[in-house]
Amino acid sequence: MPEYQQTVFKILTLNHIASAGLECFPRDNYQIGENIAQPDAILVRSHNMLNMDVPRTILAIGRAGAGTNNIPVKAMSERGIPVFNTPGANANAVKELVLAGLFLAARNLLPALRYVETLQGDDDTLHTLAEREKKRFSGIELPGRTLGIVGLGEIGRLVADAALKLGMKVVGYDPNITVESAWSLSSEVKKAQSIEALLRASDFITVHVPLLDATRHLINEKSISNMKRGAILLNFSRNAIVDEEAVLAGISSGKIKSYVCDFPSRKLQRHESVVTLPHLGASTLEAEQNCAVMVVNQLVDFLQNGNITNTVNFPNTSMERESSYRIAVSNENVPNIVGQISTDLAKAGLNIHNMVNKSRGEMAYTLVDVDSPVPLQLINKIASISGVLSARYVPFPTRQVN
Ligand SMILES: NC(=O)c1ccc[n+]([C@@H]2O[C@H](COP(=O)([O-])OP(=O)(O)OC[C@H]3O[C@@H](n4cnc5c(N)ncnc54)[C@H](O)[C@@H]3O)[C@@H](O)[C@H]2O)c1
Ligand SMILES: O=C(O)[C@H](O)COP(=O)(O)O
Repeated sequence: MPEYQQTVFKILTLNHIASAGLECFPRDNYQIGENIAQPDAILVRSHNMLNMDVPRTILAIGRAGAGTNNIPVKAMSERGIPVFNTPGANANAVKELVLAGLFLAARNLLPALRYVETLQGDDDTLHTLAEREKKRFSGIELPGRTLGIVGLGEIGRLVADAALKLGMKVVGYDPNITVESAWSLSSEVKKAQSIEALLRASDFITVHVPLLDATRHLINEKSISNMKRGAILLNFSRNAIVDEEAVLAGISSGKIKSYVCDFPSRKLQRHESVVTLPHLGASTLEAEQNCAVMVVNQLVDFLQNGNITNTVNFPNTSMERESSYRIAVSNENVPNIVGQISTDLAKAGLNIHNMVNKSRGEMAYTLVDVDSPVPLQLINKIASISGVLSARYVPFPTRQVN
């Protein structure tokens, strides 16, 4: 029988993570820092990991936030590594900034502020100039205007609700809307049959979709041609979801009145009809705390119990602890993996106490609790089954093979 020792899990942070979250790591079992060697897990926000040599020791990545386009998810899936995120934890913060964006654009606030900054002279002069020129910044009101929302997930549905409360009409498009989102939407949100239909109907358009191959340049020259003349476009998702060149051309032709986004670029910088913010959507005290607490709790449950909640590449899989001896297996979603695991356990004389196997697309995940300690050789044998991506012993209380 192998010997065991208490594990200290090592967590590498690639961004600043709110202390409210870091405090959720059980103090004695975790070492956390930005210079940790051979980490067991990585905690990240928007740090670009795409060209990083991700340490071979890691078991999981935790994204304190929603978007995971900065993480090499496919490569991690091939290694059997779950990539966690925090659905909804920063959605209210983004919703509030989208509302600010609607008001900024509707009332021409940025050009107005820029104008005031240029004024010179005494108070009387400033007053005279302001009264004379204010007609240049006259805006529109929101009630009765139509807001088109592309993507009705955690953020899109909150924006829909807030826009209705402001008296706007709301039309939404999301071909993959979840049942939960659909239930949470007001019946006043009209369903667009296509993105083109949404663009044709909307005075304001806001996009709330993840950056994927399928959503790259979702807003492009062709889609802009479907917009109403003078539409206002908001992008708080990712810069690459919108083709900037096409938007600038749309502004020049008068098709787009203004573009409000959370992603600066050289082309957009200082453009009089563009508002760019420095990726502020999730930068509130509350959102940073929510995301950090949520992701740390998910990571701890994974590292100590093998349970998976909220990843972008694995099925949610959890099992109550009824035995101290647990095996966690990531595998390709192909036939007979569970059969081979069971056979190996039986040959080793181990009785299965409880078991769960879940799949999601090409990935599957299995938790097996057995009634007695598991020898390391058996974990290695399971890891060598064709189609198994990783196998891990997760005893309780947390211990590791010496
Ligand atoms: N600016 C910021 O700071 C900030 C903060 C949080 C999230 N985000 C970005 O916003 C994105 C959305 O966040 P969320 O929390 O709402 O995610 P979410 O996963 O809850 O919702 C995304 C929705 O988009 C839908 N969708 C996917 N492809 C689509 C398509 N082609 N057309 C229409 N709908 C489509 C999905 O079905 C889903 O309902 C994130 O992926 C991230 O990139 C930005
Ligand atoms: O996808 C997200 O959650 C947002 O873009 C927030 O990113 P941040 O955590 O780097 O602010």
